Amino acid sequence: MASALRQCLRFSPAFAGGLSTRCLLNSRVRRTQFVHVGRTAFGARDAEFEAAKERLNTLQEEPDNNVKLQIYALFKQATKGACNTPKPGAFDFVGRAKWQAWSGLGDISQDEAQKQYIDLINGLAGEEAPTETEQGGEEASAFKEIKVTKENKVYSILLNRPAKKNAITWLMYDEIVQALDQARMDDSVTVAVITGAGDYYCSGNDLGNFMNIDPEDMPKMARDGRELLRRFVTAFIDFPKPLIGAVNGPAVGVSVTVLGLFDAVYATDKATFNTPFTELGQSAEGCSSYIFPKLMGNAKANEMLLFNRKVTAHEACERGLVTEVFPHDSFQKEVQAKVDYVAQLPPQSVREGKKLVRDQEREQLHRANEKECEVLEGRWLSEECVQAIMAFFSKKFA
Ligand SMILES: CCCCCC/C=C/C(=O)SCCNC(=O)CCNC(=O)[C@H](O)C(C)(C)COP(=O)(O)OP(=O)(O)OC[C@H]1O[C@@H](n2cnc3c(N)ncnc32)[C@H](O)[C@@H]1OP(=O)(O)O
Repeated sequence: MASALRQCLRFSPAFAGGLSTRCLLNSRVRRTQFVHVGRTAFGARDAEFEAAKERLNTLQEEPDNNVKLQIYALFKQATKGACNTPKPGAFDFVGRAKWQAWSGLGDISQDEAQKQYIDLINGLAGEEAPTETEQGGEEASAFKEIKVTKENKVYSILLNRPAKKNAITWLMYDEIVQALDQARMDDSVTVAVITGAGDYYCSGNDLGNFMNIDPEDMPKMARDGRELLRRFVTAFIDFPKPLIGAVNGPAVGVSVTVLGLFDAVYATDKATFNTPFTELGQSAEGCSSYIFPKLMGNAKANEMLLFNRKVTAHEACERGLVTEVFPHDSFQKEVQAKVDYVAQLPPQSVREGKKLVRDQEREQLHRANEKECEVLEGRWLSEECVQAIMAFFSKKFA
């Protein structure tokens, strides 16, 4: 995991346009060039630009990859002008994403790019300034991309990247595993709940997880991803207390498949369930290759896992993936009542009951998880997968 994270963070210096020593050294040269190419002499805007570069170094939160791409592109446009370099090859993911971001700015002027760069960095710095509520509040979770709360024996995990539809980053996989572990070990917790912030439950794996890798590091990325996914799914298979999914909106990919390992899944009628694995050149995970056919039969499972059929909440309920569907307006209240009921049941009795059920198929589940992760490792290195992920990001930066 640590190395996976390092790979992720390695993305940042090149994108920051001011973080790496090389960039800092180069910036002096570029500034001289500005004067010679006839831009205004080093003035107020340039000072603001330099200050923004410095401010970027002081951000507490690593901006996500899309924002880094924007920062990179604006920096290049501001310092070099419009993109005039050849498009990197298909396997140079990083180079291509950067090229696409830069060339996507078209021929906006260097002045305009400088202004947008300054606004963007100042915006990020402003977002980090603590508000009064945050300063005085007691939400002091050590987690960055999920939020956990504990109240009346209920441990709640909120997937908390609403601007990205709660897509799961490398860090978030790890945080969810840690949170489940906390909930497991805390004797005062009798039930755990997972839900999403904003209008989505979760948009599945963050496709940016595959974006920041040099081609020669791809095999290692795939190995690390395999191990992280194996650990993530294992945490669900072996979670010993009742685990409830509160699916507050659409769910995609791995966030759908692991629902088969929950003890109850409540969905709003606005939720949809989509596992577009083959569209992404990938394959089933979360033990869904074992659980989905068992729940809904091969024909319906294949329709979801192989042919990417997005199902409604009511269809998911008919297929046995969802326990009950509630109208969106009363969803929170209805789920709260269900969770409160489970929370006050005799905890040992519930745990023993869960263990009896899970032990019937625990070994098969672990085997399915191992096998799925092995196959996915190969998929991530395939041309089909590379092309599908490039297509997602090409659309974004088009
Ligand atoms: C350790 C690794 C384990 C991997 C396990 C294998 C897992 C497999 C899967 O989960 S496969 C499923 C992967 N997910 C997707 O393919 C979904 C991709 N996203 C979308 O199709 C759409 O974003 C959407 C349908 C979820 C929502 O569409 P829309 O309502 O039009 O919103 P936006 O597209 O504008 O999204 C807002 C914002 O969020 C970013 N985003 C959303 N989902 C993802 C994602 N999965 N990965 C990365 N980024 C995502 C999107 O790009 C927008 O960002 P922007 O505002 O443009 O910066």
